[in-house]
Amino acid sequence: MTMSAKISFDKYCGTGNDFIVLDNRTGSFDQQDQALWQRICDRRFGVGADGVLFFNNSDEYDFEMAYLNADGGEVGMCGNGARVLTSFAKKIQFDKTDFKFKTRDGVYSSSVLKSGLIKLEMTQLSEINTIDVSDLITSKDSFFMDTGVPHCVYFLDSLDNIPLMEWGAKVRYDKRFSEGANANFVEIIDEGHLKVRTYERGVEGETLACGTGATACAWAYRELYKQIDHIKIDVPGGELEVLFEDGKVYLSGKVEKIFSGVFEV
Ligand SMILES: N[C@H](CCC[C@H](N)C(=O)O)C(=O)O
Repeated sequence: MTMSAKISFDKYCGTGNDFIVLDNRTGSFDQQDQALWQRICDRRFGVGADGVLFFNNSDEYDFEMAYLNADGGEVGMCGNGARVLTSFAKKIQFDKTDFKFKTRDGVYSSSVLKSGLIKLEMTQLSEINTIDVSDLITSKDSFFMDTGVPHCVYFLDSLDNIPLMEWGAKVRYDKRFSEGANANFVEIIDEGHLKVRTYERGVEGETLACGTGATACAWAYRELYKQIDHIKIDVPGGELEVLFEDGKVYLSGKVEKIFSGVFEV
């Protein structure tokens, strides 16, 4: 744990997925201090968040993003987090609407739309249905893909009353995933309109939205049901949209700054 310190942060929300955002352009924060970041994410003893986003300098791109889950562990990508950092970048010194940034998982592009929504090009899509995950949860259909982080997708008739924590943990900790995986449960509301609930690795519980998860669900829907290019996704935190255009995949949705604060450790 870092010696006593005052940490200035911004609290943001990407469609209900909430984050601590740190301007780390001076490189003053120790991203490896897992105990510290776990503490700040604690919803009782800390500020409370699903994860921590570091806005780092980059020589080649507009910025570099590092992401830690609420457990303080670093993972390669966070779709809603990348949308949040895009909004943050626009607010601090960038009179731009289009950004290019580096993550541990690869280079991404994002835009601030006239509507105020933030649109992210999902560039690191892989492992498309390479693992059979159907044995873990009884469902109509199942799918696996890596959208920057690993996601299992299960199509169900209804998301009401499902034992999400039990099912989510069963998937998340299954031994076929050496570093775990996220679990997404999907109800088809209508053609091109899904309802999704997600159990997130590293949060170890349901989040109100999961950007990479929503993208995996939209991809699975197009593969298994209907090749629709514009997919609306209702999540507990609001609405996300996944667009398939000219061979690219885009995730868009709302981003809000909630407050700025100082965390004293
Ligand atoms: N918990 C995820 C990372 C964050 C994903 C999610 N918050 C998103 O918006 O993509 C994992 O450990 O794979």
